[in-house]
Amino acid sequence: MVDNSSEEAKELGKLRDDIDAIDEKIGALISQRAVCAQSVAEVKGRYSDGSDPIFYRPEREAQVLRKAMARNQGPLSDEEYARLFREIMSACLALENPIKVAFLGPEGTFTHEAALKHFGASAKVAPMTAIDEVFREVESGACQFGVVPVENSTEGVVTHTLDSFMSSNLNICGEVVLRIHHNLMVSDVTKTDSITRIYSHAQSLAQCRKWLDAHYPNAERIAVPSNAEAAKRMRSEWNAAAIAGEAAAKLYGLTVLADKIEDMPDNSTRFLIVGQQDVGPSGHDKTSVVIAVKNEPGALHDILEPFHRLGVDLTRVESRPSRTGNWNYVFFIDFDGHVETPKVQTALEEVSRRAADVKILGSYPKGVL
Ligand SMILES: O=C(O)C(=O)C[C@]1(C(=O)O)C=C[C@@H](O)C=C1
Repeated sequence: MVDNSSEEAKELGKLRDDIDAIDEKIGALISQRAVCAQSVAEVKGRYSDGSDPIFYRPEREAQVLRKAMARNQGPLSDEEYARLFREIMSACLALENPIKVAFLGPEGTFTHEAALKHFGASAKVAPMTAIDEVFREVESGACQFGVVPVENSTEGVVTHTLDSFMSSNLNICGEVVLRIHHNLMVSDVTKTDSITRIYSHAQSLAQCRKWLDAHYPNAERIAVPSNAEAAKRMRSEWNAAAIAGEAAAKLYGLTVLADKIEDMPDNSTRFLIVGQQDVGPSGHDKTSVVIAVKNEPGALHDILEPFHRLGVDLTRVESRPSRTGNWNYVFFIDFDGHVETPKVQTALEEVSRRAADVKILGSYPKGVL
């Protein structure tokens, strides 16, 4: 056999020298960018007129990420490429002013993953035990932003989140969509040929029903409050497994026995970012409103008509029982466009004349990553 190891070492050595030289340039540019972000913070502070400067700018972040994707030449995918800029911005924002983000916990849930995907690893994230706790934490100012799930492509709307908006004055400041991949995971004490119990959140068990029927028809399926809780709980049981996301496997030191076991390959969940801040237009925005209709025939049609006539694209209409008793239902409506644009303003003025009540939940950039 020919010994190629010295040839390999030579070639690798040359390529690694190239990488070192490139890293040096990237490093210098990152430092230069960070200094620029510090100057941005100084300018924001100088012009804030005594009020707290607004450091986090979701509309600008969306533009930076979109520009990064547009200029990507490969071989990295647009998403991978933009994710690197996501982290650079996250670190720059932390230098300006570290932000604290509440999310529906515990750690290792998909909401945790969504929070990190949206804010990057430099944000301080705090797990909460319930959706209303996330809202309260942001309302009180203990955290500047919150992340909550709002709809899943397989299981539908998260009613708890929509209902929380009825009693809250928080705005929607952003959205993030996460592809949900489920994994069957075990610990180092699990006897993998003797799995008789599988823990997960009820929604995840439902999203993997066909796979479980095919592979573990006789295992007991046990619903627990979250996937992360499932991962934590099965660790000491030799005959148990859990279904959860990759983050939970990493966090609890588990081994993935089977990945991507969800029945629908494009299974995804949309999360909302809630906060006290109004967000300016980014160029590709969405607006969410909640509309109480009058309790009379044709009321919903009357509400939707101006959107249609003015060419405002509705992306979601969801009805929820009203809590006030003055009318039967409220409608959560999402549409394309920012509330500061004339077309959206005209549509909302017309709708306001026809509705019992209109509450604007926020305009925000469409999810980029
Ligand atoms: O442009 C700004 O306002 C900045 O603060 C800079 C920056 C960035 O790093 O690009 C950082 C944080 C903001 O959320 C948006 C962008």
